[in-house]
Amino acid sequence: MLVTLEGLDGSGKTTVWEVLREEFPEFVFTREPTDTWYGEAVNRSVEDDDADPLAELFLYTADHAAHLSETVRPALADGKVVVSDRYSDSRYAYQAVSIEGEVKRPLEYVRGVHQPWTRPPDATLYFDVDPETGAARSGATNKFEQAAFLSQVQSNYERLLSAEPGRFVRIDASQSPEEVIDSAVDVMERLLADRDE
Ligand SMILES: Nc1ncnc2c1ncn2[C@@H]1O[C@H](COP(=O)(O)OP(=O)(O)OP(=O)(O)O)[C@@H](O)[C@H]1O
Ligand SMILES: Cc1cn([C@H]2C[C@H](O)[C@@H](COP(=O)(O)O)O2)c(=O)[nH]c1=O
Repeated sequence: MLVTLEGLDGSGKTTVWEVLREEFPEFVFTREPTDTWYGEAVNRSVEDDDADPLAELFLYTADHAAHLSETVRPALADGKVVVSDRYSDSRYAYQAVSIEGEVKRPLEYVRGVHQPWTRPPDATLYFDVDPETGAARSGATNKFEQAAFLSQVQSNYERLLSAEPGRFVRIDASQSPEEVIDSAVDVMERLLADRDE
């Protein structure tokens, strides 16, 4: 089973991911951007305000392809539960904003690039926080961590949630860290129980 954590910058995904890692040591915990050289290339691009948006989309996509073949697919083939801090929905939500004007229907375009070869998540925990809170918590240190940008990203996430209500579980990420963690652990336990039914 592949479970992904999604949401705006500063929504608290990594905080939850770290706690889940302690609660469920038998799972495989991973993330995008990855810790490989592909992920390093992505991180260089994130820090470059003038990075070409289409080139950046394909850097993220290359990182995803290697993540799938080197980590996600082997772990799933071994019967493991995989929990990824960000995954393909981050591209659909973020790069559909950054490539606006470069292609028609950017969200559908980014999905179309992935569709033939990606492995969709079985469940996605969406950490729902408003763009201002997300930007403030993240420190607004790069081009993505800006409330105006995150507001457009949030609209794309909402489109994704509406399109697949059965896959997404919305978690109110404006709650205290303890409450958000409790909600996420409850959801994980429910997903495991449903899987074992
Ligand atoms: N529920 C919460 N309430 C208040 N602050 C929080 C909460 N969850 C996390 N934080 C704080 O907000 C900051 C960002 O949290 P975190 O790194 O977990 O978010 P993230 O969604 O992984 O962000 P990014 O996508 O930018 O990496 C951290 O300083 C963290 O301690
Ligand atoms: C995977 C992915 C990430 N992003 C953005 C979101 C963040 O601003 C940065 C780095 O991610 P992190 O969780 O803060 O480490 O990259 C993106 O735009 N598209 C993606 O596919």
